[in-house]
Amino acid sequence: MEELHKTLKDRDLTVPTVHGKGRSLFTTRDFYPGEVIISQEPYVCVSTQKRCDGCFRTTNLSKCSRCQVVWYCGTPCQKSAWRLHRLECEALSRLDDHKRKSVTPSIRLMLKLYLRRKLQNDKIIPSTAMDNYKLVDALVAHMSDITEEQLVLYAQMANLVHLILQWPEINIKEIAEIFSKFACNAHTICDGELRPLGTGLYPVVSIINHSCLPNSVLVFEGRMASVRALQHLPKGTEVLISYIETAGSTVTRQKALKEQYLFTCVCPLCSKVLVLKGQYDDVRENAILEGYRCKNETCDGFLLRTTDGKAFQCQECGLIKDKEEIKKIATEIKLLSEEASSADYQEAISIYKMIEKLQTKLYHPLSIYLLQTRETILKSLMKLEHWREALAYCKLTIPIYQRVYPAVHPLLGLQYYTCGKLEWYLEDTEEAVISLTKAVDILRITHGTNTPFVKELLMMLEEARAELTYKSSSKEE
Ligand SMILES: C[S@@+](CC[C@H](N)C(=O)[O-])C[C@H]1O[C@@H](n2cnc3c(N)ncnc32)[C@H](O)[C@@H]1O
Repeated sequence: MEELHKTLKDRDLTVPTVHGKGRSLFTTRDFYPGEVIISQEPYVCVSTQKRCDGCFRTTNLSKCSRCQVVWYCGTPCQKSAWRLHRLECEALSRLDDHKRKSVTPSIRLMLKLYLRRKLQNDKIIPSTAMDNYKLVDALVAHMSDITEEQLVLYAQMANLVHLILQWPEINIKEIAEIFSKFACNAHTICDGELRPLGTGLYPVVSIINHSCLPNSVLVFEGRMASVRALQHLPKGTEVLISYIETAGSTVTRQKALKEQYLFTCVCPLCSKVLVLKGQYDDVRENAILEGYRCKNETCDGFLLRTTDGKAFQCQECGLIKDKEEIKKIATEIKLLSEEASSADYQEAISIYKMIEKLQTKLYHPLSIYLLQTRETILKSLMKLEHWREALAYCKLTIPIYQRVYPAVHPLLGLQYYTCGKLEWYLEDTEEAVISLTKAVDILRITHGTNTPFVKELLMMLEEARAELTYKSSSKEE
C-alpha cells in the first residue's frame, strides 16, 4: 500500500480514512474543471452483451472456437487477451453446454480476477503500484451488512466459480466475499454517450466516495476510467463522484445507495432532508419529481397525502384528488407499458404517446416519469429517423434535464448534443449552433477534448458556425 500512497502523492492525491466513510480520496493541490484527477485501466473487466472481450466493439465478431463463450473482433484483441484467456478457455472448455450457458458476466469477472492474480503471482504479467491484487484485497465487502438472500446468491455463484476453476486452495467463502466487493466497488463501463458496455473493477478509482452533488465525474475512454473535476477543487478537497442516477427524490436516491452500497448518504442534497425534515422546499422538490399533480390543469401545485391518508390534497389550491382516481390512471399506464414492451418501434411510439397523455394528468410537468416516457419516445423516433418529431421531443426533455441535473452534468451535455445534431440535420443552423455550443461547454469538462466523440462534436460545431456565417453573409449581399 505504501507504493500506492507514493504514486498518489506524486499525482497530488492522498487517501486518509474518514470516520463513517472509510478510505477517501483527497486532493493535495488545486484541480480545475475538466482536469483529469486520476485514470486507471481495469484490474479486470468483461462486456455485458455480445461484444469483443478486448475493445467492446460489436463488429466482425467471432467466438473463441475452443470455449465458445468469449467473442473477439480480430487477432489483435485476441492476442492481447491470450495469456489470461488461455487459462480461462481451458477452464470453460471443461464445462458441459448447460453449465457453460450459466457463465454470466459476473462469473467471468470473478474467473478473470483469480486468473489475473495467479498470473501476477507467477510473474507472468507484471504488477505495479496501481495494478496489483493487494488493492482488491483492500476493497470494502460489507459482509456483515448484506442480506441472507444476497449471501445465498453469492454462495451459489461462488460454487460455480469453484467448479469451473477447480482450485483446491480457494474457498467458497472467499469467493462470496469478492462477489460482495464487486457489488459495491465495480463500475459500469460506458461509451462516450453513457451507453453501458461492460463491467470493470478499478481498485484505485474505487477509493472515491459518493455524493449526490458530486464535484467530479467518472467517464471511460475504451476501458480506461478517468475521473475529471467538474468544478474547481481547492487543495484538501475530497474527490466525490455519483454512484447512482441522481435524477430522483431523496428517498429514491437513498434507497438505491442503501441497497447496493450499504450506506446512508448525508451529502448536502440528502441532509437537506435529514436535517430539515418536513421543510416545504425539499418536500416540494421531491413531490414534483415523483409525486402527483393537481387536478386543476392550470394549477402548478403538488399533492401531499391528507392527514387521514385517504386522499391527496393540492398544496397550492387545496383541491382534493381521491386515491381511486390516481389508481385508475396508474393501472391504465401499467397495462399500456406491458403492451409497449412487445411492440415494434412504430407501435411503441403510439402506445408511449398514450402513456405520456395519461402521465400529464397524473404527474407534474417536470416529473421524472414523464421524462422517462419522452426519452423512450425520442429514442424510437430516432430509430425510425423521424427527425423533426424527435427534435420536438428532445426539446421537451431539456427543461427537465436542466432542473434535475447540475449545470455541468454529462447527461445534460449529451441531451444538448442530441438536440444540436437534430437541428443540424434539419438545417436549423442557428439553433444548432446554440445547442452544440451548450453541449461543448459541458462535455469538454466531463469528457475532455481528446475523445473521438467530443472531437466529432467540435467538428460539427465548427461546420455549423461556418455555415451560419456563410448564410448571414449571403443575406447581407
Ligand atoms: C467504492 S467504495 C468507496 C471507498 C471506501 N470508502 C473504502 O473505504 O474503500 C464504496 C463504499 O464506500 C462507502 N461510502 C461511499 N460513499 C460514502 C458516503 N458518501 N458516505 C458514507 N460512506 C460512503 C460505503 O461503505 C460504500 O459501500
